[in-house]
Amino acid sequence: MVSSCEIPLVAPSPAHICPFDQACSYLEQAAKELNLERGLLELLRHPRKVITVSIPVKRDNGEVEVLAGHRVQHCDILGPYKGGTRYHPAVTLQEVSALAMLMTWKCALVGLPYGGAKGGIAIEPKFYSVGELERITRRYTTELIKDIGPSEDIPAPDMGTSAREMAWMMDTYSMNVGHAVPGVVTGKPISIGGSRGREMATGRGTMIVVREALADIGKSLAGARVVIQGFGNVGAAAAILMHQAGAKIIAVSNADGGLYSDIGLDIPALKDYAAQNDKNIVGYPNAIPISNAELLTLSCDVLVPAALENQITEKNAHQVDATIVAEAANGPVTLEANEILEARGITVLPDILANAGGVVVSYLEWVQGLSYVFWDEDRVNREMELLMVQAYRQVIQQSEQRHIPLRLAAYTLGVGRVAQALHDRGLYP
Ligand SMILES: NC(=O)c1ccc[n+]([C@@H]2O[C@H](COP(=O)([O-])OP(=O)(O)OC[C@H]3O[C@@H](n4cnc5c(N)ncnc54)[C@H](O)[C@@H]3O)[C@@H](O)[C@H]2O)c1
Repeated sequence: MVSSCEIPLVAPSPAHICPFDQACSYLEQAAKELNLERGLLELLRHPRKVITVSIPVKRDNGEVEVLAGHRVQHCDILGPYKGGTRYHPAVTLQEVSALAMLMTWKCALVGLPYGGAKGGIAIEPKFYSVGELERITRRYTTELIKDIGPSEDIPAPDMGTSAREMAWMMDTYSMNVGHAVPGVVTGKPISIGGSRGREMATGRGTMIVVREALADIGKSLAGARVVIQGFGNVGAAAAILMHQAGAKIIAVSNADGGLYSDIGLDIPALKDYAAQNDKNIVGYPNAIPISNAELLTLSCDVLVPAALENQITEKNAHQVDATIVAEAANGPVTLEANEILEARGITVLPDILANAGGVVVSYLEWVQGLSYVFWDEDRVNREMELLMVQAYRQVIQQSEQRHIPLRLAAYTLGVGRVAQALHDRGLYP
């Protein structure tokens, strides 16, 4: 079979692990388990639309730089496309395509009426001024104007973006169509129709599934030793919520390095430190510095990779010393590493479940916006909790009924629902 990395739709990645191939492998495993016919599998492998745009930006020094921006729309069988917008130097079309596919299965798994999409620009945001980032975001949005919209494709924040970028996207879209369209993005500020609870949502979802998984083995978050890689939108929220639930967060890290404390880090103090130091945690006084590599092999109950993909590979999977690995990031465990962890009896809570809290609250934000009724944070958290616990239980049940690991169980549920919808809608024309 031709490697999906060779298909012309998706340009080659410099990384040795092809993220799109990896996403296709999981899809193929699920298709095999579900006995899907070959034609249907081919359909599900290919994104419906791949968009690459040039983004010329005038830098503050007057020079013009041209960036490449992508948006991949994988499948809209269940509803409008939905997916984040990533600003990170490692963004490639392959990576965006893989993440768009993951979004399709994730939305279907948690029962949302959405299809999967993803967008990204290969930049290191910290090397750009706020004004430059605003011009980049506005130009990127303008280039996508015909492809996004509240019924078409609804972007959200991801690595390197936040409510600020979503506000610029919403404003740019609205100015182009001539009236305010809050529903074009989610994860926007509350002042323009954002939902309460969205900022912490992905980390909250991770906390909920970890809590459930610990309960299933007779343990609790209270007193659990937790290690978190990444202290951004997702990692910091997961750290705060698990800390509040009584867990000992013994190590956290960001791109510059990590911190360890055997008695548990004071997460609120660390969060304040990061806020005062331009998101940096290195240099925080009450902890021992460690590297990211060391962090991933610390002995703990729960390891939460919440930064980048491909962090646990066949090289370090044998050294992982956790009972549960909760994939708060997308694709932090490679295919080979996943097999090693499963063979070692380590429970891997797969990304399409463990980080689905973000898209669940994005959906709740969209629903509130469409109905012009806005809920308090308790209501948002309650609705999200119901959907997350239900998805977790369904994955466990599927795993037990079919005697398959949790990742394959989650994929069979997500892929199976999309396949059923495709079957019911029929193939156009
Ligand atoms: N933001 C969301 O709502 C959301 C939803 C679902 C999934 N995710 C996934 O979660 C992950 C993190 O996203 P985020 O929104 O928190 O991003 P972010 O940019 O807010 O934070 C990323 C964190 O990872 C750290 N990091 C970057 N490179 C690293 C490296 N090489 N080693 C260790 N740490 C490193 C950064 O310093 C930062 O602390 C991504 O995989 C993203 O796709 C995010």
